[in-house]
Amino acid sequence: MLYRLFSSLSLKTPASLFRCIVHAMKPQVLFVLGGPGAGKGTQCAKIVEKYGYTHLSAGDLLRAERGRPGSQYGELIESYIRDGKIVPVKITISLLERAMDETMKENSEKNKFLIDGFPRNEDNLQGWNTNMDGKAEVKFVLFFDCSNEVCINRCLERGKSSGRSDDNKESLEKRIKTFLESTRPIIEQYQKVGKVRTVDASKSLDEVFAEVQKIFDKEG
Ligand SMILES: Nc1ncnc2c1ncn2[C@@H]1O[C@H](COP(=O)(O)OP(=O)(O)OP(=O)(O)O)[C@@H](O)[C@H]1O
Ligand SMILES: O=c1ccn([C@@H]2O[C@H](COP(=O)(O)O)[C@@H](O)[C@H]2O)c(=O)[nH]1
Repeated sequence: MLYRLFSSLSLKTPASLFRCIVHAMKPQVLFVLGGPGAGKGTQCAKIVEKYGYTHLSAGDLLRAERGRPGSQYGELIESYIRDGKIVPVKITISLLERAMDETMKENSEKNKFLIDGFPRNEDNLQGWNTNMDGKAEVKFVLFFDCSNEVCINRCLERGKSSGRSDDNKESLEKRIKTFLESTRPIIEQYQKVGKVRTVDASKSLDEVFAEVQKIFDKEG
């Protein structure tokens, strides 16, 4: 009887249905990359609202871990953030994995994730591949492309009220350098396999979101 039901769903065997369900529930991930202040967080909030993704900012997760009483990594994270350096992946990946697990434990249908600000370098990418291979599917990289000058000005403006220890000129020079030297090559790797969707992030907030919507209406 069950077999007849599976057949009526045009699935050959219960095993193939099982595989289908597992695939549907496997986390579907979009990596969101771009320079500091390119507008990743701002646009992610709009994507969440319209397309029902869960937004996980690697930077926010690290800042929360930095502030967690008793965290053994608090001081290390703060020094890396202030210097615009990239925190060792074992810390970041454990925070991301836990956040994904918690989201899906709460509601197993919430399997679409925007992972914002990760992977930022080769160590991050290798850590992701080692830990998440087979556990999550990376659909594409959403790349917010913006000049260094615009990025810096936006962060300096944000720094007037953000309280972030890295929204200042000295940290920003280091963050831009890290982005150009370590993160751009990761974007280029994904570009080579046709997995990058680029948005001109220098435009106004609404214009950027209009470009984002074109991408998501087609393949989000
Ligand atoms: N299209 C835009 N035009 C003008 N200002 C913008 C635009 N998008 C975002 N901003 C502003 O620029 C600042 C940085 O935006 P946001 O925090 O989204 O960037 P981000 O890429 O997430 O930065 P970071 O990587 O440093 O966390 C914010 O103050 C935001 O309000
Ligand atoms: O995967 C990550 C993400 C972030 N960091 C560190 O945090 C800051 C701030 O990140 P934002 O994305 O701008 O919030 C970043 O400059 C890194 O120092 C990281 O190490 N790894």
